[in-house]
Amino acid sequence: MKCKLCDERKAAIKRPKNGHAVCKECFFYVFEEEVHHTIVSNNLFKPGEKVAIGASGGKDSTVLAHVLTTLNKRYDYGLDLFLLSVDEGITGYRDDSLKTVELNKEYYQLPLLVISYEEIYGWTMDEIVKLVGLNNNCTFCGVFRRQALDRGAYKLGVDKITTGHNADDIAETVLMNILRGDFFRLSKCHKIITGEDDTMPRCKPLKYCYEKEIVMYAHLKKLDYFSTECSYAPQAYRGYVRELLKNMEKIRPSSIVDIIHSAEKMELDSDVKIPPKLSCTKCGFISSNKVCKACVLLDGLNKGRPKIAIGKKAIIAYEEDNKNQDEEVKEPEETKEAEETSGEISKSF
Ligand SMILES: Nc1ncnc2c1ncn2[C@@H]1O[C@H](COP(=O)(O)OP(=O)(O)OP(=O)(O)O)[C@@H](O)[C@H]1O
Repeated sequence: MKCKLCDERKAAIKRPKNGHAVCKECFFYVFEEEVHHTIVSNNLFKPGEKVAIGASGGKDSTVLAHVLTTLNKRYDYGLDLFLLSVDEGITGYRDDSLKTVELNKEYYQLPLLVISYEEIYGWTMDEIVKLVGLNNNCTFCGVFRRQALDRGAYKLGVDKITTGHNADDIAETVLMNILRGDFFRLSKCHKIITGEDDTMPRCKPLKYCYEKEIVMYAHLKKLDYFSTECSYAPQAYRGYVRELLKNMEKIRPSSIVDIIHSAEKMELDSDVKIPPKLSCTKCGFISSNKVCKACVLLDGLNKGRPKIAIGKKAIIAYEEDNKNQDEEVKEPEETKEAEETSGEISKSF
């Protein structure tokens, strides 16, 4: 069968997104052009901007680094690209995936900054898991990673962070927020760019790319990426939603993008409570409480009572515990801000 696009070469693959039979060359081109269209139609970048690529060494961020480097040259975006990696301190997982990022640094000739939980918080995830066990560790990891990426971005002096979140990740998060009735997060989680007004902006150029096509692109281009799942991530709730989505995709491939489009058309009812945007009185990063989630979690760890720091009443418990130490509270630093999130929804940052 001939390629549906060029009508010359033999078709080599069937696109998971629309079922079109295409040759390898046309697949690469059309995949990159679709990302270019997403970037241009959403005004993701301005010429001269410094942009950090959140690089985990996984397939998504590796494809993101490859495609952004390609498009930056092809269309003369004028971007100054950097790789930014967070080392969570997970032996046998992040140390190995960071080796892949090192390879990409050489291959794409991009500056790389690695920032670790150990240097920021004084804890590695290996140590945290020893203390809290497997069930709640994702909460710590998600909250800390979000802030670590922001800290790294400020250190690099970039204008924004891009992450490799794909269409499947976003559709999953939309469904999770619907199933949980979390209307506020539902109204934000599908957005291609967040934090424009008040924090380090983040954008997701692969927002409309199907995970299957990302894997196909990485595989056919022979990109170096790390494919092992995190050993500490049970992700039970997300796992169920992912399976539901995969089953829906089998019957109707457009389900993934349809869910995203539906979320884009939803409007937040005026009676939905919007969390305030404050500056954490301890570290100065953005918070919806006096003290941000990262500081509350860290306090719990340092006091050997991490479980108290997790639940909904954690902030109240923290304030009770620290009410005599108010005078020790630091003034917020001006530029550092990070929005708090829970580990379970870390894919939605
Ligand atoms: N340790 C990290 N350092 C830098 N960026 C990260 C890190 N972990 C996640 N990210 C960013 O967040 C995005 C989504 O996170 P997710 O948990 O899906 O990553 P992953 O599955 O480890 O790897 P990938 O998504 O790159 O295949 C990544 O594509 C990447 O841009």
